[in-house]
Amino acid sequence: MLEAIDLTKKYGDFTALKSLNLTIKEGEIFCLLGANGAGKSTTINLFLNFIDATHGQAMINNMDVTMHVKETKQLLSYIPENLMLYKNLTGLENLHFFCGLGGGNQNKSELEELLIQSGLQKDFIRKRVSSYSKGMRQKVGIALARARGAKVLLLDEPTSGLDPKASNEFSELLLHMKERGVTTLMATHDLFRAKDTGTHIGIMKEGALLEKFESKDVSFQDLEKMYLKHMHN
Ligand SMILES: Nc1ncnc2c1ncn2[C@@H]1O[C@H](COP(=O)(O)OP(=O)(O)OP(=O)(O)O)[C@@H](O)[C@H]1O
Repeated sequence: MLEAIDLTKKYGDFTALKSLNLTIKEGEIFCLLGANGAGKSTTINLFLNFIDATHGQAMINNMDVTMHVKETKQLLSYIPENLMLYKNLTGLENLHFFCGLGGGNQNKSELEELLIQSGLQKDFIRKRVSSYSKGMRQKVGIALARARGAKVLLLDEPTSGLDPKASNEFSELLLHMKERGVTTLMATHDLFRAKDTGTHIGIMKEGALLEKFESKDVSFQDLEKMYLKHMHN
């Protein structure tokens, strides 16, 4: 579903992403770990076609994102660390607005149901987003991904700053999306969530993917040791 082929990004002489080769199959949740500046956001931004690769390809469903812009955009939903929503509109109004922009035709009661399924408390649905916690805003992001029928989720540190309960709820939503065949690439600093939620984990450093493995094959303690060993070398 997602494939990076020799994907490289340079800024002048500096290489932010070094020849990344990675395949993420349908229904997998791939968590990218790595220190600040490791190249996680660069990888996600290349799949989003927000930035141009210096070399190589980012493919979604066998389509190069730079050559099939519309088709690949239709397949994906992006949730950054801080989702941009209109603060003076309610969660429901935001969802209605952004779905409309994407050509969606769901009515408000269908969208309300999606917000409830995405875990937003009923009494907040018609409150302004300015009163929402970060976890609630992320739930609107998940509802939007569901409304758009996204097949791919690109997440850049979506749980950073969430309390453990909100973070756990977000993980539950990702697992629910996985059951529906949604493929996820998530950049995170949260080793626990990566182990708990990810099907696969990659460790990046200085633009290179050093390791990738299935999360079921490592204990949390081993993951932490492996991560720290790489960061200290
Ligand atoms: N526009 C740019 N010009 C020059 N260098 C850049 C630019 N954007 C990113 N970089 C550099 O590329 C490297 C990788 O950045 P990236 O944002 O991908 O890291 P990251 O792993 O997502 O880090 P973080 O955990 O802090 O979000 C960093 O050294 C960063 O400074």
